[in-house]
Amino acid sequence: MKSRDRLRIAMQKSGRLTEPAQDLLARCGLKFRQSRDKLFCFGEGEPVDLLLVRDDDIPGLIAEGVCDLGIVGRNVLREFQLTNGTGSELSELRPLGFGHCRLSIALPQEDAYSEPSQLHGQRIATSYPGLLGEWLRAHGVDARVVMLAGSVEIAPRLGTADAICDLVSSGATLVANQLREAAVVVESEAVLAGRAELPLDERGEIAELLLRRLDGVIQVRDSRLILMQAPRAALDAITRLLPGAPVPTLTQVDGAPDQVVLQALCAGSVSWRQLEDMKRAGARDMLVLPVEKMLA
Ligand SMILES: Nc1ncnc2c1ncn2[C@@H]1O[C@H](COP(=O)(O)OP(=O)(O)OP(=O)(O)O)[C@@H](O)[C@H]1O
Ligand SMILES: O=P(O)(O)OC[C@H]1O[C@H](OP(=O)(O)OP(=O)(O)O)[C@H](O)[C@@H]1O
Ligand SMILES: [Mg+2]
Repeated sequence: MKSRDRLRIAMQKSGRLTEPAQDLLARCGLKFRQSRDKLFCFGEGEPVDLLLVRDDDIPGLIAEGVCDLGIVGRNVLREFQLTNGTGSELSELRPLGFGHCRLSIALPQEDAYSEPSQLHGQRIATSYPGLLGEWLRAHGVDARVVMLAGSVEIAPRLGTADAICDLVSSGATLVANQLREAAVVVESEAVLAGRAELPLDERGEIAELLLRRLDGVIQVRDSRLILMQAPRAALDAITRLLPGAPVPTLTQVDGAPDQVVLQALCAGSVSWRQLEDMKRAGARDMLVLPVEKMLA
């Protein structure tokens, strides 16, 4: 394979992960020129290019060295790792916090479910034979895996399977097909996939830079700055209520020695209920602000 000096990232061309993945890369400061075929986007500024493909192809493209990194569902990455010889060379570098769903086993609504052994001898339809096979082995279940590329939910009604193993998010598709969720096989979200070892050349350095920016972007996205005034006596109680247990910074209030201004960087969002609890503990003039950039 010809060596490259530019990093190449694969992402889904058109689907659930496309927009959030584009947004994440833009937040990392990457800009791309759209080419006419829209399958290859040349990166402006940083030496990072984008390849737009079917999500199923992303792990294989990384394993073959066509791309260095990819944004793909954990379900797709792990299935590849289990079913391809080259899969062990790949790893999940970062969870990305979007595209949340789960791969679950579901049964017809009228079938009660209590334990995995119930699935002995059953035919289970899925597009994820690797992940389902692993779960069945781990639970000592001897079932028949029926491979289907799509429309898995219809298999029990057609009589081609007794149960299914497919992606679930809201559960609406299961309900529409008179199925009930029985067991979760994998909790999934979009991840950054790459080779376990980053390339040792310039591409490795660019990848490291990108990972650092990505960590910053994820931390900022999941952080809120909270500001409030509080009596010193209430500080312990209020600090315990701050999401993510941050260490707050305190500022003395002129002319009011028993009062402080508290500032803290909270992990995750701050709910109305948490604010009301803090108010009851003595806080006032509370402000919750999004964070735009952060550099330690
Ligand atoms: N209902 C859902 N809610 C949230 N995330 C989901 C849902 N279904 C799938 N996902 C996640 O989004 C990924 C992409 O889903 P999508 O339906 O866009 O893929 P696809 O139809 O296989 O697209 P492609 O044309 O690229 O093969 C899945 O692999 C999974 O990780
Ligand atoms: O639990 P829910 O919120 O109903 O989501 C689950 C459904 O979403 C996905 O299909 P999608 O809508 O992407 O259709 P496709 O697989 O035909 O592309 C998945 O394959 C399930 O069928
Ligand atoms: Mg696909």
